[in-house]
Amino acid sequence: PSNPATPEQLVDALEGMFGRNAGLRRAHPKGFCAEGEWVSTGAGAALTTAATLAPGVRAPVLARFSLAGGNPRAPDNVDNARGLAMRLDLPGNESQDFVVISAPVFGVRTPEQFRDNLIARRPDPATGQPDQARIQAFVAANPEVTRQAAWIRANPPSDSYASAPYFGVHSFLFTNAAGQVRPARWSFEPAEGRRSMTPEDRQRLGANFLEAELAARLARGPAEWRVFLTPAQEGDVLTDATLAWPEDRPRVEVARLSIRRVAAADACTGLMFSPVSLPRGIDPSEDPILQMRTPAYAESFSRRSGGQ
Ligand code: HEM
Repeated sequence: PSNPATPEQLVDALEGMFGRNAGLRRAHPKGFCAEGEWVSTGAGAALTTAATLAPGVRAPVLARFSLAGGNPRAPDNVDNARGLAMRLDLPGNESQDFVVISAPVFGVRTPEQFRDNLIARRPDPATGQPDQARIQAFVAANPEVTRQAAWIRANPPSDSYASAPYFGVHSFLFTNAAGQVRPARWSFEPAEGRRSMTPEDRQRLGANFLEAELAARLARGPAEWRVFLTPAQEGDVLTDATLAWPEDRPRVEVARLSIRRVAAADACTGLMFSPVSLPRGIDPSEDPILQMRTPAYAESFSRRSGGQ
């Protein structure tokens, strides 16, 4: 790109849109932590030697549920992606982070689009209103940025963090014992089924129900997800997180995720989840968004831990 984005610019663009919310994550600030367990099925061992998918592996999980965007008071009942970040403590002193969302695609294809999209949508300081002509010009020049919103309109957000699917969005590279490398994508399907909010649910549930709902839900029993890997096939694009692969791709059920209880309010404050914190046997793809995420998260983490 002619004007390559830096991690600082991406975090500045978030602050320009949502304000500088001292001490909070510059994206997904509204959220809370929970604990649970990951149990591997063993079926993923053909794809990778990673400890995450070895037969019989059980790993403690620290998770954080959140709302996308940068508004700490974002309403739970409007069209938006939900987020799930997790750290798995694996055998052999390894760990794996997942940082996933409830849509199968991301909102932008490149770090430059991430920056320029936020700048285009920033409200005019004089009027407090966004410049619709500027937004339309940006969208016309960057048609990929409409895909995530279109998917969410067709698949409204869930009525619980436990009834949402979550998606890795990027391809990762999986290496097996024979040394074969295959790209694949992660997905998490709620064991109780996907449930979107109806218009009546949005009214009844209001703007702040998700955290209390999950706590009440967990008091009745664990919230569980079936975890899948979908290997890429010939012709699948590996570097564009705004493009989903065809729905009929065969997938392998590799684990079960069980969330058991809400954690202490400050359990994740001093933590930064990173989508490229991976065990041996899994590597990041060349997806330019995946490559840029951890530097941007580190910039946000350093600002929020430094009192900004
Ligand atoms: C270049 C693209 C992206 C940028 C610049 C970006 C930026 C950020 C930042 C600054 C944070 C706060 C980090 C912290 O302070 O710890 C964050 C958190 C998060 N992001 Fe992204 N992000 C990007 C792409 C994505 C994608 C593709 C996904 C999902 C597929 C995603 C899901 C999340 C989630 C779930 C969190 C919350 C993490 C937590 O609970 O600690 N982001 N992002």
